[in-house]
Amino acid sequence: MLQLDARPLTPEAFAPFGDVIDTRTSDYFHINAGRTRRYHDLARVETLGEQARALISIFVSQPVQVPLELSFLERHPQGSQAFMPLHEERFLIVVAPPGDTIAPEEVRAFVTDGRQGVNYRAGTWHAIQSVLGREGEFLVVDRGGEGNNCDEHPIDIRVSLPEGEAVASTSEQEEIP
Ligand SMILES: NC(=O)N[C@@H](O)C(=O)O
Ligand code: NI
Repeated sequence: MLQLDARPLTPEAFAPFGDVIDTRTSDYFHINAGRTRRYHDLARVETLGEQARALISIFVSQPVQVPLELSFLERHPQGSQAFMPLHEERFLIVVAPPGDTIAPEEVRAFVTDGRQGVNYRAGTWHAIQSVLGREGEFLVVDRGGEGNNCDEHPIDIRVSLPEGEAVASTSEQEEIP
């Protein structure tokens, strides 16, 4: 069993796996007569293969228990997959770099702060959506089209949060019961 402590998510640490979607760490420019800041092109949407197209969906997920026990990671070889919380939900992220196998020493676990979303680049191994504390609602942008776009790789992982870490969003901290 691979044991991991989730670390706070940062764009730098997540760079090998994809993009962090966060206005606080992104540039913008003004549009709409100055009324709107456009945080432009925050993540690369990849849609590969036959009949490929971008999908916009909403996932409503029940919260996971912590420590989070995983028996596999998955990847989408033909496209990226982005998750953006709609109500500052925090979630756990477990990732490994693209490749046909997963090296346990390359697996990383992160926890978001409620204001962050992520975009897994095509082929990045990841845990399925794992929201913390309460039911979560996420905008999801990923790839539709022909052919298989989801591979699973067995690996046993237990993910903990740092001692005393709250699971709710930054705006409504609550301790783990
Ligand atoms: N299956 C599905 O659409 N979701 C997963 O890919 C996931 O990463 O949650
Ligand atoms: Ni996925």
